[in-house]
Amino acid sequence: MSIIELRQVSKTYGIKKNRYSAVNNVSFRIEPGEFLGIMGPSGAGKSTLLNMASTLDFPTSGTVLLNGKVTTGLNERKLADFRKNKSGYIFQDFSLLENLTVQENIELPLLADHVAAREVWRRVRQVAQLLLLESVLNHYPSELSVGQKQRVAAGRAIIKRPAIIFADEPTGSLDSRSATELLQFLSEVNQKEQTTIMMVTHDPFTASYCKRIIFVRDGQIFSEINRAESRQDFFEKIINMQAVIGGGPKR
Ligand SMILES: Nc1ncnc2c1ncn2[C@@H]1O[C@H](COP(=O)(O)OP(=O)(O)OP(=O)(O)O)[C@@H](O)[C@H]1O
Repeated sequence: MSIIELRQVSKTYGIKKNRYSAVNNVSFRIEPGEFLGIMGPSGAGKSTLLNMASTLDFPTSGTVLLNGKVTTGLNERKLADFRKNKSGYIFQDFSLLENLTVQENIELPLLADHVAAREVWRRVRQVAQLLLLESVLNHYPSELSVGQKQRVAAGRAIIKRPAIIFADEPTGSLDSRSATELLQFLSEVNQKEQTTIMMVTHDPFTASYCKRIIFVRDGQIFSEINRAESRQDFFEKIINMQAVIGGGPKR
């Protein structure tokens, strides 16, 4: 069963003359264990799609299904359970809490669950090891490099071992080394733990870590490609597709 399915989903912003159709009649599925990329030009509707798939936002029309269940039929408690316990989020701006240490930021999602202190520490250590954050656990976000901050955000997203990670331009503010480290980490989580990943990016290098990419333009699906070849060859394929669709970097 698909972990997420969007059926004929549309999203309109504004009212009357200012109505703007950001997503128009889009359908796709995300299967468990997939590493799906969403690409397309600036304003194509990528983030809007991610927000609807992750239930952070709702469509104007159409249906979103979580594990085969229509989200509008789920009560707020079930949706909150999905957001809090089954999903992890990584955004470009990190959204770290500045007055908490690295360790406190990472363990935050576990606190509401009354997980025993020893288990919290065990998991924090495991995540910190994986993300090379052991030496900065007692530091505050303001003392970290941009790459470290993004890794803390990634740590917080995976500490609960979510079934799915939603990442919106996760490498957007990283240098190439930090970006590669984060992407290798996401690949590892995807391969070893079968964590499903949905990632929005405009960057072909970042996208080359995905196994499938959906290209959107003007709020609609333009095309889709699957990775059957090496990452380098997939990268070339993405560049070619971008040339067709016109989806260079934003700004
Ligand atoms: N809250 C909102 N109110 C009004 N318009 C919005 C809102 N959010 C997004 N839009 C518009 O919807 C369209 C799609 O936005 P979205 O952020 O999904 O695009 P995107 O492909 O992620 O773009 P980018 O690559 O620039 O981040 C854009 O034209 C945007 O201006």
